[in-house]
Amino acid sequence: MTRPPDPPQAEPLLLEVSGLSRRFGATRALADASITVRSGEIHALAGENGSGKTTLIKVLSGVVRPDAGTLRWRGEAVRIGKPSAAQVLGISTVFQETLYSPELTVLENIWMGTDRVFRRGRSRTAERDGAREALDAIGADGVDLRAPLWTLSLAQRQLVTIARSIARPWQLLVLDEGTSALDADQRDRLFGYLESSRLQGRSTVFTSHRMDEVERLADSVTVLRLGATVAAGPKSELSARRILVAMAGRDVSAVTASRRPATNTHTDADTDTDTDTDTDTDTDAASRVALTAADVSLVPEAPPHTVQVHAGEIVGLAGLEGQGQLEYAQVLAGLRAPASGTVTVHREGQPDRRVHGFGRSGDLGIAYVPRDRKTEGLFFALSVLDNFATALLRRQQRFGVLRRREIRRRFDEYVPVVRLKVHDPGQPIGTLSGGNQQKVLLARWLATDPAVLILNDPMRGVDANTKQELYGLLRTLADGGMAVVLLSTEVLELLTLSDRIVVFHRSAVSAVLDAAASTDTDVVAAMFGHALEDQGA
Ligand SMILES: Nc1ncnc2c1ncn2[C@@H]1O[C@H](COP(=O)(O)OP(=O)(O)OP(=O)(O)O)[C@@H](O)[C@H]1O
Repeated sequence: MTRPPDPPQAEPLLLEVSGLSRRFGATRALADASITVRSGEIHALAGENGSGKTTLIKVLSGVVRPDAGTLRWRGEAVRIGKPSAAQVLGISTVFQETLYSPELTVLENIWMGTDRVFRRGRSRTAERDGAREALDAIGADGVDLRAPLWTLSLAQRQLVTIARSIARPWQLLVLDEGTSALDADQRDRLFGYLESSRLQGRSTVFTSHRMDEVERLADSVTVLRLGATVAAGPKSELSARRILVAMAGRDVSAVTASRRPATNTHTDADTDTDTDTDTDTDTDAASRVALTAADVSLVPEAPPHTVQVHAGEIVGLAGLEGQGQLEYAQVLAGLRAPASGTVTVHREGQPDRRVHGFGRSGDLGIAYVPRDRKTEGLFFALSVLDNFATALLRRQQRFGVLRRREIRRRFDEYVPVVRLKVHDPGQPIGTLSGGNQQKVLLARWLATDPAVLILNDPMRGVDANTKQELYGLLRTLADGGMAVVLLSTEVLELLTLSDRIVVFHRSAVSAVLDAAASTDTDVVAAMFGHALEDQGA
């Protein structure tokens, strides 16, 4: 049994976990996992998809009982047999798959299931004040306590679940992919809260597949691989590269994908605020227009804007939460109608086809990979294989029955492409780790071989090493002639992958940036609606 070296800081130990193991049937989710957390530290728990992070967190929060292992809290041996035991210690967890009731209000969700110990004697006013304070502390001041949860965006729901955890007395906050739906601004505010909590001597354990978050926040890091702790220590002694190598158990190549060289000719001139759609007359195959959004405005008061996406091009969509980029992706995918303007698909050798906002664009060769796998994407009652097959089946219905054997063949083809870790394709999708569920969603749409691939934050929950491989895959698909539209909350991801980035502010296009000539500051400035000239760019 390995025990990680104690971080050299002087702060007292808060939590010491060692020798943890847990099986689910044939799967060993944890095998000799350990973690040591000090008071007043922010601790990153890193690991590839399926390495056991969520299972370890579930043990800490009393949701899963370990088969073996010891836990010490402030030096005392403890058992956390049920969630209320974790609450009494002061361990508060924000789970990856957020548990909430869509029909209940924000306020009701925040206090739902509160242990009676904390709830007894609380007045409605005190509950309202507590909920408001928690939301304000993490910068979610715009969220209305009376709103039913289903009316909120995915990011707002994530903020509510975080508020729910910090509204209770806590000493150790555990965030499992707690920032994956947040935009850059919301993330900054949350980090500010965690940093001020650290100053008060409270600790945080967080999992994130974003190395920039680990770099920025973590005082210490624990790395899991195949359920075991394979590296641990102060962040100052663990570089990002060492963490990535420990996660993979092998040397990992640096960024495997980058946008095409800056010789790309599709610059702002093609698409900028010019509303004339006839200007793009390139006949070169690589410049063939695959999709035109002509004079599109998302809301009646926004100016119309024309964007053309070329075969072989990756166009990024950026914006702070709720600025129109999501609606725009859905308009391109034919899932909603714009306030004005038209979207047209141009396929080689076929007449142009108009994309209507009725949600039947698969027939036009458009694939849309949604963001919220829980409500928009996956069918949790079905198996991994059935979830993979849904899009293929829908398309193939027109050409006759697609044989089960053929589906399995396609599935096996895509498992290595997205690096899916699955024991048995017949197992329910809910038993896969979050990142692996995301990969099934991605594989489902890739297998339809679309002409236009529209991705809504596709790397959410996908581990850093796999992400690099998927970046390479997207670049290869684009080089093969696919037109790719990528909505992402990660500015670095957009800069790495895109040829151009369309930035949204207040439901309108605020800038179209040539990614090769732009920095993250340019993108963030445009997200806040600042004209580039104002930034001296
Ligand atoms: N209830 C369950 N039944 C069967 N297998 C399970 C169950 N819960 C977890 N597993 C398996 O345990 C392993 C570890 O999963 P876990 O969710 O802890 O990984 P993770 O590191 O959190 O991954 P991710 O980064 O994708 O969230 C995976 O192989 C997963 O499929």
